[in-house]
Parts: sequence; structure tokens; C-alpha cells
Amino acid sequence: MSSLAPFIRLMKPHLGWVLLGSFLGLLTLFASIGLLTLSGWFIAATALAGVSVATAQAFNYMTPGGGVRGFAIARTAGRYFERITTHEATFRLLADLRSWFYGHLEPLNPARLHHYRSADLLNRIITDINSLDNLYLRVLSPSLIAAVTTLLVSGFLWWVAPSLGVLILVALLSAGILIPMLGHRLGATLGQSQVAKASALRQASLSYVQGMSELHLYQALDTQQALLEQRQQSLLDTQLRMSLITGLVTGLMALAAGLTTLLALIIGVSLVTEGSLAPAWLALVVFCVLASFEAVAPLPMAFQYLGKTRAAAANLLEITEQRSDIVFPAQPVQPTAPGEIRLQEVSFAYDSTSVLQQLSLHIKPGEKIALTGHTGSGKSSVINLLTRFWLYQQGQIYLGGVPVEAYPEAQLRQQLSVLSQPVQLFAGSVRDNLRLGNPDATDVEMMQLLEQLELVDMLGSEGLEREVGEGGNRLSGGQRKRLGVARALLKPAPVLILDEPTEGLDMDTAQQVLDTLLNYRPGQTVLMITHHRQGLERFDQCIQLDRGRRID
Ligand SMILES: Nc1ncnc2c1ncn2[C@@H]1O[C@H](COP(=O)(O)OP(=O)(O)OP(=O)(O)O)[C@@H](O)[C@H]1O
Repeated sequence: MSSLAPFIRLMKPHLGWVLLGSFLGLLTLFASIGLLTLSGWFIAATALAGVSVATAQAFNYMTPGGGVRGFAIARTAGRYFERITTHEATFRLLADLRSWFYGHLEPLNPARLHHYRSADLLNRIITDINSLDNLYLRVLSPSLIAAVTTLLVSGFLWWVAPSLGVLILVALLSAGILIPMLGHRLGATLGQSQVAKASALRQASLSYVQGMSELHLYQALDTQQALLEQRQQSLLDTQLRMSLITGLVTGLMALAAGLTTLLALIIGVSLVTEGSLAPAWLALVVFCVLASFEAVAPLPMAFQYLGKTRAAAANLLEITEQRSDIVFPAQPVQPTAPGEIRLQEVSFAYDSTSVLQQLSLHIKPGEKIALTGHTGSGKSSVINLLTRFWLYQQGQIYLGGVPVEAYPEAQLRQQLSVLSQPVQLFAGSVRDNLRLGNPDATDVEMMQLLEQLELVDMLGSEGLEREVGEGGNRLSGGQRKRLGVARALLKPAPVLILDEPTEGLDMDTAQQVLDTLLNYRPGQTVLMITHHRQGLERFDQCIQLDRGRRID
């Protein structure tokens, strides 16, 4: 239960809704048991009253008739409001769970998350969180209802006849504990593998959809489809085995209910024979026993799927229990030299891959620097360290005259405007994407900048409302890049860092982009990673890296 404990604690703010739902569930169940029990007695008593004219005339039909109607109305209304309340409780809990999970996920730096595939994280956020509704909706509340019902029904039948009270107590306890335990035992491992297989299928499906054009081009669609079908079949096999277990435990529950009813009938008949139970009450007892099994009937399936719920909970905890090794202090700092970047003998390795070796560089405020070097020489890694996405192992990095580690996260983000590679655009309009850089940017500012970057034609008649599509897929590669440059330029930060902003652009457009970014904010420090030789003379300094070392 330990993997579920944090999720039970998360129920606390919604305890009122959860308890109200359970209370209404209990009322509905009682209305249901009452309806069947009273109807059984009513039919039997009416039949017996009709034996003679005198008893028929003396018999009060109205009160029990009203009771039956009352129970029927209470059952319908109770079920309706119980569904509304328990679903409200569950949706509130799931909404909280999503925020809670995202709250833990968001501070984890890429160093912590780069082992996970995005489809896997998506699966955890959607499917695993949804699986937890089993815990709230089918395990906790019904178990509480079953426990209270067992006690009350046993108490009532004990009052009718102690032997009947003992029978129903033993029967409900056995059926309500042993059959769910069996379901849990048979379904636990299968449930876990169901979670793993569903996740694998989702990941494979996402890769298939995302890579469909490549699969077409390389004629690999059939192979990938076969792989998907294999994964789907494997998941279906597990689901089939789970369904067989459901059939078994549901059958066992029906058998337990039938046997207990038969035993109650035998005990009841002997009680009627010896005169300690009125004949009409025999029907009441039988129907009460039969109906009370409604309380324990949902438990076996809920516990059968508890293994699945546990596996989903473990998936979520695997992320939420991780702590980012990058800690941001809360105390703001005062940069002594805004725009200055200094690396002092910095060494850095991703896991075991050594990337930067005692790298030192000094960029003065307002300087325009080009960072060049062979592919894989560690240029982008310098950005990862400045943004604190990764931690370096040796040396010291200063930003604005202050160690990068001293900045609170928000203040660090204000110091840097970064165009990373590849450019990440978001589905939405051009304006939406530009506003990420600067929410206060006016349409005029945006249009002027787009004009300088020769992007106005791309807007067409829609202007800034032009949709860019998912990941910017309605734009050309060069347009995506320049829109990314525009977004980075709009952010009024002392330092602008660009990872290959002119990559993929023709020579004239590349010169135009270079012109814009070197002049847009004259006092701004610019650090630009590039493979291009053209235009390097326009920078104050060109720093060259080779296998993590400076060679200029
Ligand atoms: N997340 C990562 N985990 C492990 N190794 C990485 C990771 N990211 C980059 N590397 C490795 O670090 C080295 C430096 O990568 P980096 O991206 O800094 O090079 P780069 O000079 O920017 O290359 P390019 O010019 O091709 O963009 C490469 O050998 C790369 O394989």
C-alpha cells in the first residue's frame, strides 16, 4: 500500500466530497436493500393476509406500499446524486493530481528527464493519473460502504434471529475479503504488465504517427505496423486474461450470494417451523441476505485492478520523488556587470561523456561574440551550463559578475534570451509565439522586427494571426528559424544567446538576419554559435572550440 499512501494523502482537501459520495452510496445501497427486503415481506404478507376475509380486511396495504415507493424513489435519486458527487470528487482529485505531478515534473532539469521519452512522460500524465480513479472510485469508497453495510445488516438480522446475524456476518466478511484477495492475487502481476504494455503501445504509436513521412519514404510502414500490431496483440492478451479473472471472481461472488441465501432459507424455514419467525418474515430475510451482497459485489474487480493502479502510482512516484540536483536560491542578487559572461576553467561531462575541459572565456558587456568549432565540440553545452539545465563539475561560471548558482531561477531567466536548436515553436499564431519572448511587445514592434527579418510575406493576409501549426510545421525551415530569432530578440535581456540562427538560410537572408541581431539592441551582449565563416569579421571576437578546449 506504500505506493498508494501519497495518493490517499492527496485526498485530504476533497475529503468532504469523498465522504459525501460515500454517504450517498451507502444511502442508495440501503434504499436498494430496503426495497427488496420490504417488497419480499410485502408480497408474502399480502399473500398470507388473503387467506381469509378478516385478515385481508385488517391488513394495512398503504404503509408498506408507501415504503416500497419511498425506497424506489430514494434508490433512484440516491444513485443519481451519488454518481454526481463521486465523479465530482474524482475529477477534482484527478485535476489536483495533474497539477501536483506537473509541479514536480517542471523543476526537474533536462539532466533528470533526458532518460525519459516524451511519449512515456505523456503516458504518465494522462493514462497513469486516470488509472488512479480506481483507487478513489472503486476501492476506498466501496470498501467503506461494504464495511458499514456488513455491520448494519448483520446487526439487523441478529435482531431478527441471532443465527441469521452470524450467518450474514461470516458470509459478507468471507466474500468481501477472501474473493477480493483472490482477485488481487491473480490480477496484480497482470495489472502491472497491462500498464507497461499500454505505455509501450502508446510510445510506439506516437513514434509511428510522428515519423510517418520518414516511414513512407523509407518504405518501412509495414515493418512498423507489424511492430504496433504485435504490441497491441500482447496488450489484448493481457486484457483477455484480466477479463477471465473478472469472470471468475464475479462468478464466485454470485455463488457465495446464492449459497448464503440458501443457508438463510434453511435456517429461516426451521425458525418458522419452531415458531420463532413469522412466515412473512422468511421472505424478508431471504431478500435481505440476497440484496446485502450488493455491498461486496464490486470489491473483487476493484482489488483485481489494484495491481494496475499500484503500477500507475509507482510510475508517477518515480518522477515526483526525484529531486532536481540544480537548486536555485530564493534571495535575489544584484549583477555587478550586467551582460558579462565569464567561464573560469570549466570542465563538464554528460554522465560519462567528457565535453568541456578547463574552458575559460571572458565576454564583456555589450560584446558580440561568435562561438565556432567542429560539430560535437561542446558549443551547445556552454548554453546548457549558462541556463543551468546541466551542472558543470569543475570551475566557475559568472554571469553579470555573479556566479550563475547565486541567481534565483526567475532572475536567471531574465538575464538570458536564448534561441536553442532546434527552434521550438508552439501551435498558435505568430503573435502567440512572439509574445512568449515578450508579453508586452506591441504589434508595431513585432511587425517592424518581422520586416527586418524578411518575414512579412510569410504572414499573408492574416498578419500576426497567421497560424504556424504544430511545432511550426506550416512554416518552412528558414521561416521557423527566423521566427525563433524574432522571439529571442523581443526579449529585453542583457545577454542574447543564439544556437546557429542562420543555419539553413541562403547567404543574403543570413546576412540580413546577422545584421538585425547584431544591431537590434546595441548594448546587448550577443553570443552566437555558428558554423558559417561568412560575417565572422563583424563580431568583436571569435572563439573557437575543439573537443571542449579553446583553440583560438
Ligand atoms: N544530453 C546528452 N547526453 C549525453 N551526451 C550529450 C548530450 N548532449 C550532447 N552530448 C554530447 O556532448 C558532445 C557535445 O555536444 P554539443 O551539442 O555541445 O556539441 P556542439 O558543438 O554544439 O555540436 P553541433 O555543432 O553539432 O551542434 C557531443 O559529443 C554530444 O554527443
